[in-house]
Amino acid sequence: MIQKMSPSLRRPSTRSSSGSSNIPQSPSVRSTSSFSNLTRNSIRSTSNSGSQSISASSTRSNSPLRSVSAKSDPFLHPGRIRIRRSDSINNNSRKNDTYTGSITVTIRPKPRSVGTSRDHVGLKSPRYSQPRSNSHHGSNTFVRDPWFITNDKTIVHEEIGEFKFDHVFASHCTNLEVYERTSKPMIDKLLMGFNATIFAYGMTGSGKTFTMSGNEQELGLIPLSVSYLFTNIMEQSMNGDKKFDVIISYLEIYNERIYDLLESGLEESGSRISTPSRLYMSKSNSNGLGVELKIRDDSQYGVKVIGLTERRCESSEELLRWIAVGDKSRKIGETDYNARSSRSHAIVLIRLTSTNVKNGTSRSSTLSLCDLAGSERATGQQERRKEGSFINKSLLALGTVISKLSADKMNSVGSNIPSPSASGSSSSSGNATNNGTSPSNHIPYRDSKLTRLLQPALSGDSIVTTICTVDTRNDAAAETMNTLRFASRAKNVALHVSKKSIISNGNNDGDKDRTIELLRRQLEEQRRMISELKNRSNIGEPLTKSSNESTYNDIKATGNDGDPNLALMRAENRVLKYKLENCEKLLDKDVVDLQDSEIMEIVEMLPFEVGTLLETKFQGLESQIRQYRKYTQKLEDKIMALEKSGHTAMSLTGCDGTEVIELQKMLERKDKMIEALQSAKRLRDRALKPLINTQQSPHPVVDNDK
Ligand SMILES: Nc1ncnc2c1ncn2[C@@H]1O[C@H](COP(=O)(O)OP(=O)(O)OP(=O)(O)O)[C@@H](O)[C@H]1O
Repeated sequence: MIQKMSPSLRRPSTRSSSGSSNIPQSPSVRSTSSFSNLTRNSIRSTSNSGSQSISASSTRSNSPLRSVSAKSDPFLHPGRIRIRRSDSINNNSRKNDTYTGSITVTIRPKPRSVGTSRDHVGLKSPRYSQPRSNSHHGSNTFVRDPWFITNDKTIVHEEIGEFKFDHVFASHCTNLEVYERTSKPMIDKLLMGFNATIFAYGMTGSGKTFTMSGNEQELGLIPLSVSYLFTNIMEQSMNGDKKFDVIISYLEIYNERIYDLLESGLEESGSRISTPSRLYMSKSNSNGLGVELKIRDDSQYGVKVIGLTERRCESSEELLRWIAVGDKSRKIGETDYNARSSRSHAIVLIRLTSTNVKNGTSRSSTLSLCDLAGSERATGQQERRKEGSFINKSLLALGTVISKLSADKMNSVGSNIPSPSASGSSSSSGNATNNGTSPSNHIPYRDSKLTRLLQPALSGDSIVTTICTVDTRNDAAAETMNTLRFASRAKNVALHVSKKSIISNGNNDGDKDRTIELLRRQLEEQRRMISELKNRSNIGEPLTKSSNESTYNDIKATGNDGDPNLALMRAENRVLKYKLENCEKLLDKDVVDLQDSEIMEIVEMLPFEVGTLLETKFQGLESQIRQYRKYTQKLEDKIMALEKSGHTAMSLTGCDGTEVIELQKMLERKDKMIEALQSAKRLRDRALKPLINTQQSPHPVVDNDK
């Protein structure tokens, strides 16, 4: 049964001709933003109710051209076109606070009527061009496409076999249909407090940017999602119980470097809400590419891009304006398959914070919208070749990460990936090939900036959906096969995601009451102790063990789950573990904040790269040495005190003394780390000494030994 199609967001044919010229030969500023021509009305018209409320004067099903190409296109779903309104996210867990499932994978074939955009130079919507009656690249030879969609979950290659996914779109589907099935449920999850990541993956020219951003005629997933998000925000803030904060950042990874796409928009309207002190601020862009940003581990977000511009937005229009600003800076160029090819991975980050006005608690969740650069074969142009090699390398790294993440499941339940050697159209589900990948604990997130940035999402901090765009023509068969292999692996990546935790802003009445009660009891206890001490000193009586014991028992009665010493040790233990984790992270991370002005001065005299590297490491090491000394001392004191007071490990823990043993092991470990850090410090001192001397004295340093 053919159900009613969704009205497309396509406007009457008002495509400007400007898009048909000016194809940049090298990375350049995108001359027209995907969103810049959208009217306020077109954004506002997208509402909660989805397709019904979007006004458009032309629908795809009504388009004569559409019906011509639809008839001749084997990528139509046989017999049905439908839009489901239900949440399509593969969520096996319906518990409110956790999501258990896998990456949701959908496939979107590019319509055959849309050739390579080199053939349609600059046409942003080649659907309006005449379909080329089954022949490729202007040749009159009839070439049959090897791919078929047999139902809305299955795509089949006539020789290789079938691939199953969460959804396979018909080639003529609209962005609105893709949005309804992929992004809208993700926005719902975002509003519930989950992080959500959507990324488009596929070969160059297969329709990633068209899907994510859309064009002048058809809105893409990003503007549709943003509009839906703000509609929801408006609805939910109506009764005044909640308030929302929306903050956008926009970055790109170009040639394996991270750039801020909103930095150049400083002069534009809107408030820059944070200007983090950036180490690299003064060393900016002699190459015209902007300032390269660094990544570091972050306890709240997993990883963080240091110094990334953040903009607070009050409306969807404002947010889309910022994206348009970013789009202008994104690197694009011409490839064999795409006249306006994205030469970088672009990631829009939208952080939503909702605050419960009544109790002051708040929760932040982040939506990441990624338009990846497309995989491609080597090309003749040197610049394109260089970019292409960076793109391919990072996509390979992503593929490897996905492959490793999926390896366990693939081994245990069988693969969706048909063996390349399999022939015939039989399904190869269950005929698993792991492509030689063996399960391994090490996931190489650090192999590329892309995988590093996606690390939190892929390691369970976010619900993830990917839209894999494919070009089903014969000459793109190898790339399409690669994309489907990637998609099949992604399907196997398990996700166990928890909602972001609620942060109490101190207004919680329950918390307040508990704190007041605790403080009151502490105060009473102290008063009692003071008066007891006064009494005893008045009558000249020494403090006896029994008085200590009574105090001890009183404290015990007031707090925790037993022995106060044990509680103290446990708390210390927790702090230590936290410090150790931080230390391990610090040794690994790229940047720390600068505090010491002397080192800052020295570092500024060094070559930039050397200076930043040294100063980062030294600062980290010094601060760690200080912290560890302090903690070691404290703990040793405590252990000594406890030993003196006659408590054995057994009596302290009440059972087997594991807490103390754990603590002692930790101390040993710390001692070793301190030694390592001190030796690194000595090295540092040696490295810096000549430099300091050179800076302090205009004369050459005299060698006293000679
Ligand atoms: N589903 C589609 N419907 C109509 N036009 C499409 C579709 N997919 C792609 N196109 C058109 O094909 C051309 C290339 O698409 P697009 O720029 O989105 O590819 P891409 O995958 O982002 O490529 P790259 O990786 O090189 O940036 C564009 O002109 C786009 O409008």
